Amino acid sequence: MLPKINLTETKAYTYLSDHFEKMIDTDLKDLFKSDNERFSKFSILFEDILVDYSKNRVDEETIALLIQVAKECMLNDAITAMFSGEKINMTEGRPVLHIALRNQSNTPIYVDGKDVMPDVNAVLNHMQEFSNDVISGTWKGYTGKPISDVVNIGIGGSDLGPVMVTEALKPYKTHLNLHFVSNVDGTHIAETLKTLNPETTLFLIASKTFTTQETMANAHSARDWFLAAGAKEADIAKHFAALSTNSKGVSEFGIDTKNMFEFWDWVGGRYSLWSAIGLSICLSIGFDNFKELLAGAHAMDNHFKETDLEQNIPVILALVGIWYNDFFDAQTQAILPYDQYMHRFAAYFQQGDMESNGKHVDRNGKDVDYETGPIIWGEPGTNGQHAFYQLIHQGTKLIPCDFIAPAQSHNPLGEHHTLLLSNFFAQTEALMNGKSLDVVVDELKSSGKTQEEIDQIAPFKVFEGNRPTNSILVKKITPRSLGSLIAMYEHKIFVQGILWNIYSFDQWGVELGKQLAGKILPELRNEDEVTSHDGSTNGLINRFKSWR
Ligand SMILES: O=P(O)(O)OC[C@H]1O[C@H](O)[C@H](O)[C@@H](O)[C@@H]1O
Repeated sequence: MLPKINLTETKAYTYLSDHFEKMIDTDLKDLFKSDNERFSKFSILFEDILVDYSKNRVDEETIALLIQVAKECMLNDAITAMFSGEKINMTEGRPVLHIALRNQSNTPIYVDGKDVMPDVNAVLNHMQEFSNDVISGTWKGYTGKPISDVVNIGIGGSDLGPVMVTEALKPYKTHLNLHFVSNVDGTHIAETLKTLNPETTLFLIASKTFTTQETMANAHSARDWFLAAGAKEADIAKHFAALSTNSKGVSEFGIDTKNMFEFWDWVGGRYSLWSAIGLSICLSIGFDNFKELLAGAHAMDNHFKETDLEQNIPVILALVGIWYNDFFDAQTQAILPYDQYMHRFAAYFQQGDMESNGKHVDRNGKDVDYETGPIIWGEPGTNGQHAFYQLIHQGTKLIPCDFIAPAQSHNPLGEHHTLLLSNFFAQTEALMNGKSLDVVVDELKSSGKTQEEIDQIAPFKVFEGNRPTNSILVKKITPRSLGSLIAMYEHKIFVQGILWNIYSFDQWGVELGKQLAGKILPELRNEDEVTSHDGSTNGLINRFKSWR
């Protein structure tokens, strides 16, 4: 059972509210001036990952009080509950055990009295054998040719994780070409199939439930395309595999359950890249690298489970996030990787964070009267700098940003990486220091502007600064460090959910739209005028029918 304490009910929260009044006008620059040790006090090194949170509007008292809130919310008990397989996903009656999928130490983890590790290891062995066969060419298609292309058909958690990781780890790629089809828009599968040869294509139908409309529609279209090319039903076994918890659904679709890679209901969709859903990752980077990804995540799991809250990276990131979310009223959190390979990282954590913590009912079933999950967004640097950073620097909103960069590039091309990193360092410095009116005026004077011109233009060139950032410097993006980074964010989300007293592992909010689409679908299958909805929906549907 998870504790059910709202952070706002804790004693420390009251102290934190008073402390906030003091901190609201504190300038980051002054915090650095008054403490030479600030960087070492407010940064944590974990393996090849340095997390610097010193450019935040916090002092030692802030962190101490936030930690006190976490303790009063019984965070340690919650961590133990998750790791020991308690059914902490209460509304679905399930444990939350993505940590078991990467439990490389193989210590037993029990669900309903049964150790899950033998099953986890059996599926990993199956994934190893299968991916080795496909990569080596031992696995042959129906005309005896080896596989050249793999299409993962899945959506949400059955798509975003594999896409993000295979992109982030492209330097480790095997010879296989990976494709991902998620959208029910026929364009997605049609465009993907255009370039493919059915004799050498392997489809992975990735769906935890094996009922998701988009995935089933795309899977059927893929099968039709395969059979239309001259293949027989019996050939499907060589070209279709399923990654799912639903063996009945898989066999009804016509996939041999020998080609099914199982996982379990205690793996949340958005936490499933470590499970059989990661088969596309294994095929893309090889099983050994996939194991390294798991090992990196496991190392972060151990850090999270065993480190004191004061030095615990996911805990600190979560608390600093809460500080902005609940005291400074920051509505969003940007994730800005200075690594082109990580271009889907923010999109991945949009689901990870927003589907987990986008809740307004607490664990007591009551509406919360404080802010919960932030809006997550971001794009890689430096692209973002030329697009939306204007608002981060000079807009009216406070946007805490995570800057992530590797020290070593996989493509050390000329001076590119040095240029990239100069921007990475410059942005957080600029956001903190800003540019005062005095400096702007001096600059304008020395560029020869008249006083009148200076008066006119100067206000627009001022940067208030004092804008908070975390800098996450990684020695190199490897399977191991990426695994750790992902697990770091997963646990950050967990900690925030505990303190906000919400259930982070269900996602009822996605159901209503699905239900209504199910009702509307039959209405679109005929030409009758629709009158059963509100005026707007009726009007739109009827216009659609007349135009299609
Ligand atoms: O893997 P599936 O069962 O097909 O689910 C795919 C996705 O769809 C659902 O609507 C959920 O919102 C996601 O959490 C899930 O990852």
